[in-house]
Amino acid sequence: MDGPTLTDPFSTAPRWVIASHNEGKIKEIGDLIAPYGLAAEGAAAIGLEEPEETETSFTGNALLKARAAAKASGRPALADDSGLEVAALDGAPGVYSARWAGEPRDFRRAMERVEAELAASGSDDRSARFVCALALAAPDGEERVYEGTVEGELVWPPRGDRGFGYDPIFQPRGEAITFGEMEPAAKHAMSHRADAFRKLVKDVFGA
Ligand SMILES: O=P(O)(O)OP(=O)(O)OP(=O)(O)OC[C@H]1O[C@@H](n2cnc3c(O)ncnc32)[C@H](O)[C@@H]1O
Ligand SMILES: [Mg+2]
Repeated sequence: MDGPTLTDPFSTAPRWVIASHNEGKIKEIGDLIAPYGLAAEGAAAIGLEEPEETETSFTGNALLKARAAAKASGRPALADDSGLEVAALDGAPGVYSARWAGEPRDFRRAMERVEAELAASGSDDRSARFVCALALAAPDGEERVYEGTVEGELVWPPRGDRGFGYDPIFQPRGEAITFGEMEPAAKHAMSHRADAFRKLVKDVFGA
């Protein structure tokens, strides 16, 4: 393709701003980008505000967060908007996954709400998936977005204290343990975030 490409601004920048205020995500993204010689700083670490997530899609919110951080920092920014989609709840909590945990965030409460709504639905379909949209934005306005998913089933009660958010109730399809019980490396081999990241890497680094 002719015209400006994203390859240079993103693949040559030594530091990306990770446009997230979620420590669990920042750690996972740090693990994923380390092999590419990139360092990352979380948005809170450089004093950026958390923008209001006004879009109704993961890609829309990821772009909104990446743009805001690139503009405020003058550096390439990577944002992640992600969440849990429960089939029997028509995809809820979806983009509201963080908001179901209330303020301050309490994911025990969010997981209990998922289980309660599932029981109220009367459905015995426990399938769910995690979705992750990763957006890259450069200060000059260039941007790209990639989406990844992982399919699985919901378990109850929650199991494991690794990971973050809804990990203790999510068991990836074909596995016997939840993301909450998994080693970080095992989660990185199959997660929605890793799936989106593989697409980003192929595009930005050609790898
Ligand atoms: O917006 P930022 O600042 O990045 O942080 P956030 O926690 O608000 O993130 P989101 O708006 O993308 O909300 C997504 C929520 O979905 C949940 N989630 C996303 N990825 C997850 C994962 O890998 N494991 C468990 N829960 C996850 C998690 O609870 C997040 O808070
Ligand atoms: Mg958020």
